[in-house]
Amino acid sequence: MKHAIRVRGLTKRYGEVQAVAGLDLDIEHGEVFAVLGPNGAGKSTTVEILEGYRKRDAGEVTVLGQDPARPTREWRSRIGIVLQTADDRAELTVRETLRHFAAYYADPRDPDELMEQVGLTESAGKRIRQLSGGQRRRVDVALGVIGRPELLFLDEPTTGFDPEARRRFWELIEGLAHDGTTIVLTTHYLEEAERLADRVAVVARGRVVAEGDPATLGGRASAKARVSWSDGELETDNPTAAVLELSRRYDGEIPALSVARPTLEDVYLRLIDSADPPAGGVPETAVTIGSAS
Ligand SMILES: Nc1ncnc2c1ncn2[C@@H]1O[C@H](COP(=O)(O)OP(=O)(O)OP(=O)(O)O)[C@@H](O)[C@H]1O
Repeated sequence: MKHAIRVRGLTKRYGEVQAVAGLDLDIEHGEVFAVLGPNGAGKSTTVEILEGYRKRDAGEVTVLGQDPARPTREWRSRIGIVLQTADDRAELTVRETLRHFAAYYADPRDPDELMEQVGLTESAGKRIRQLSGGQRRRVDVALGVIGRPELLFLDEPTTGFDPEARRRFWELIEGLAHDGTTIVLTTHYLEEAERLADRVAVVARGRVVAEGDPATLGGRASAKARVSWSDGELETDNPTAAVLELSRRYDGEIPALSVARPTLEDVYLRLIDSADPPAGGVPETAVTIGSAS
């Protein structure tokens, strides 16, 4: 079994809306894979199909060697899911909730250690309904990983987190990845994708329009650098030479110097822009950027 997830030609329509329109994906075992894309691009629909919670119209899908349209109990126990919102345990405390869910698994994580890892120790005795939005999210994350899943789906996991909680969460995910967990993450935070993901796919209008290493996506690494200073700016393949030349010209410190290459956000916005339909609709063949195959 080569890939943890393999998708070919996936489609899903809701009435008039073609939510997924021929999507292909390969995700390897042990990889952290981020799915990026604007609102309504079809990310959640795709992930729900992979999780076995939504039926597809067409296409081939294999997740941990099985078709998620026919989920078995054993298959489900190998998968962890962190949904965008889950709130059916409001009267239990955090500790009770984690203990309750740990009991469903053969080899669960220790609930106390897990509370520590996600920063919930202080809230252990609080009822779920008394928690802030960010704290509830941590409970969701803890429940997603309590069964030591081989494959973990995280749908916008850090929405509502403060910066410190987000960093702690990233460390938790890095630890899981280090232990070999395959992780599929959807996020609107490009910084999060860049920090965590080995590979990203940009989804627009129900298809993958680009995929690859976040550091090189869309020709990012080979793009020209923009050198700017107080009196001007230029684009160059060789910023070091440009800075040396400027330094000579100014005889030392170059005023307000900055050297920048396109950020993941720059590349992402360009990809999304190119995938937007022109007024009056888009012909089926219009989306041809990147390596969608
Ligand atoms: N249950 C549903 N019934 C009808 N239309 C739906 C349903 N779920 C999603 N859609 C539509 O399908 C399209 C794709 O939605 P989806 O939720 O998969 O996008 P997304 O990329 O996850 O967006 P977001 O970033 O906002 O979560 C959207 O146009 C959405 O309105």
